[in-house]
Amino acid sequence: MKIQTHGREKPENGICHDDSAPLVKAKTIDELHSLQKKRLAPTTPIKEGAQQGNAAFATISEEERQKLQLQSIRFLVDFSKPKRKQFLRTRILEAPEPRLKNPLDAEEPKKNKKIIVEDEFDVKYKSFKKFDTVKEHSDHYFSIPEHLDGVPSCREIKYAGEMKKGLFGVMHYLMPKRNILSLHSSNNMGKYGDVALFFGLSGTGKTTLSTYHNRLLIGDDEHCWSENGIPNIEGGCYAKCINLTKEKEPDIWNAMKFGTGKCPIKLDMHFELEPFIFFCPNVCKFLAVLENIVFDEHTREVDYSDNSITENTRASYPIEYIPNAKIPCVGLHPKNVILLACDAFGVLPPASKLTLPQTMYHFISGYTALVHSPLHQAHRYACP
Ligand SMILES: Nc1ncnc2c1ncn2[C@@H]1O[C@H](COP(=O)(O)OP(=O)(O)O)[C@@H](O)[C@H]1O
Ligand SMILES: C=C(OP(=O)(O)O)C(=O)O
Repeated sequence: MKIQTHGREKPENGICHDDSAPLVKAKTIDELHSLQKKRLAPTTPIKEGAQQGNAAFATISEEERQKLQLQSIRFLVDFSKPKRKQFLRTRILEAPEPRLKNPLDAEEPKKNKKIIVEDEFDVKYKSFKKFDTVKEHSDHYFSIPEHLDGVPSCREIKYAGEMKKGLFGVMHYLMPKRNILSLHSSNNMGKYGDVALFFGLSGTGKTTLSTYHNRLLIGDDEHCWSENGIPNIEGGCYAKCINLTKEKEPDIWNAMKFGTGKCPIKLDMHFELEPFIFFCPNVCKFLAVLENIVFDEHTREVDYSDNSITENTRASYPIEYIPNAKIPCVGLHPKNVILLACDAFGVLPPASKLTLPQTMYHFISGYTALVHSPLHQAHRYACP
């Protein structure tokens, strides 16, 4: 269904407004939430003790809510306390032991076991002795249960993004407790210090638009918004590189090139060629990393147009490789907040200036026609 826009006067600034929908009468996030609770209230009665989405949130205590929140964050905890694992617990999770009880199960976790809350559907106890790194944990556990995704589980396609998104999930748990908002957004800054914040789900253009050469890049994906402004929490970028060209996205292209070309070790195969997955073993310098790209094994030339492994090919590089990066990656409160959406159905106008309630509505909706994470995409594209 298309929104009828004809008959309306074109605004002077050329921006198309669609005011046909009734205004959402909410001025604060709390008011918006309470409206949503009303709208989303189930028509069937909730069984006593059942915890079903928003309706349950409306009535439960803070303690219960926190338990539910724990269920939606996949996390791991070590009870055996060797030093390295202790580090994982205190530095990454900061979860005190009483919270570590399985919220769905009265049984206490056994010693020498870690608890993983996989998601709201599935809780498991596992021994982790065979895994050594956070990356391995995340590879193993941050997977979509087969019955949820509807496709067979495929592990051929790996993404560093699985780890970064996993830890971002942990930030979504930790930061709100400190009155800090963690945001899936990109940010950049104009020459007068004006910060623009771009919200948007995967593929809507956060990385591309924030890496605009006339503005300073604060970060392309994960930020926190505190009382003091907006710090990036990554220090690097994770750009899509399907169909990447030097002409279309020169800064991203050069960042990858810079990463490989700068390596002080003589790497005949890499110099002056396309960027290639590489971690320099001698200087431990982190170079640009390409994931799931197709390249010629002899020349090592990358074919960015090849989507035979996945449409979601990726490049990670340190943010310093973008010449206009703002170091340290911190900005003041944003002057403009832009919600990006990829609308394949022609429902949304190309650009709209939103009122505050509309902004809140679209923030919560997070509409996009795209699938929303490398993990989801890995599964979809790897298993057609
Ligand atoms: N006008 C445009 N704005 C933003 N992205 C565009 C545009 N045209 C094409 N693209 C492509 O769409 C994709 C946007 O991806 P990206 O910026 O990585 O999104 P995100 O960071 O939100 O996941 C890139 O592959 C980019 O080349
Ligand atoms: C890695 C991700 O970030 P983005 O695709 O927005 O770059 C993601 O959302 O899964």
